Amino acid sequence: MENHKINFGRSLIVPSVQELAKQPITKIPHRYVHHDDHHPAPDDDPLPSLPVIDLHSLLAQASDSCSELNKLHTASTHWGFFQVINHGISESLLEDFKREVLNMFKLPMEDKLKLWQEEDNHEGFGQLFVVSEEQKLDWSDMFYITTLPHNIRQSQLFQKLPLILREKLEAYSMEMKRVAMAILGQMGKALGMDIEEMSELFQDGFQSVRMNYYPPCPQPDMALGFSPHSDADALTILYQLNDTAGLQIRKDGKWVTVKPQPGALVVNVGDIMEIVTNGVYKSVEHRAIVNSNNERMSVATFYSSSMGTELGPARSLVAQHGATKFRRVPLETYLKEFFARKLDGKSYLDFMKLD
Ligand SMILES: O=C(O)CCC(=O)C(=O)O
Ligand SMILES: [Fe+2]
Repeated sequence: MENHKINFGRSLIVPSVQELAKQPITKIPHRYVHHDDHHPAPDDDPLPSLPVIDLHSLLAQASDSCSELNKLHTASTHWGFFQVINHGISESLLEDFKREVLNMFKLPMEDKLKLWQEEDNHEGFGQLFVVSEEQKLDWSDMFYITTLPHNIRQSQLFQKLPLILREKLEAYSMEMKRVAMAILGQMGKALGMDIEEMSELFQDGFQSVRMNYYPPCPQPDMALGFSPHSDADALTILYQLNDTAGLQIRKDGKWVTVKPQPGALVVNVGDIMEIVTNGVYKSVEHRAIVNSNNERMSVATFYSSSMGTELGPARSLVAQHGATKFRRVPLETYLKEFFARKLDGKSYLDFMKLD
């Protein structure tokens, strides 16, 4: 199927926060003040740590010994977030990709403008989900790009990327797909989902990559690097590029900071997985906070089900667990609706819920 004209959405064009933060300002502009949400600095929090899953052991495990699989199931049920070690991605690829992403955020503004979002499409540099001039903005810049399947890429945007970044992004995207498919396959196994149904849903999944840059902020308590949200995809893999903490997840009503661990990737359950599992696994709200001294960078890779599939609770699970809790919609409709809204916690998932 030819899909070249696909366009998942637009976002109002907003100024670069990285440029703004270079000015000698002591107060942040009104549009970045999130009054209602005071948050403590990361170090004030007691830190229960995220479950750690060893991907190599998980995949090597004989079916009669399933402790790593149980860990995965418990982490996905009770946390919705976990760290993954022994993921098999080469250290050199992770280092090379990191270097190229850091270089991209260091490009002069005139080069970045060539990669900036256009009015009718949100891929490129900018912010996502900006739907009105009154809306609060986040203290960050990001670069967003669709990577898979190949036929829905914005090829002109790919061609404008610095060549080495493009090569590393290609390799990184393939590795992210491998890791996402491996974890999804194991989740399917833990849930007792039909293998065929699982692979049909995810084998040609929609993948996009979001690179985040959070500059130091003169009033960190009044700003947010990334407003509270759950991810709309099935599974997100987050690579924290430097050791500045900022990611917080909502656990039992409290914001818990996830400190970067060298070599580990952070994985979280997205809304699609909550829908597919009919609510057994839950997507979790998270946000990024900023601080006055250090910049922070991360790359989130989103993996969703395949284009052309219908999104809804897996039939093989509903057969076991009874009543369907979510509506069934084409994946494309689901994604377009998602990108047309302001991000607001888990409100989009609520919209997908059946009464
Ligand atoms: O930068 C982070 O740690 C969070 C990024 C994130 O939540 C996202 O890109 O969806
Ligand atoms: Fe997220």
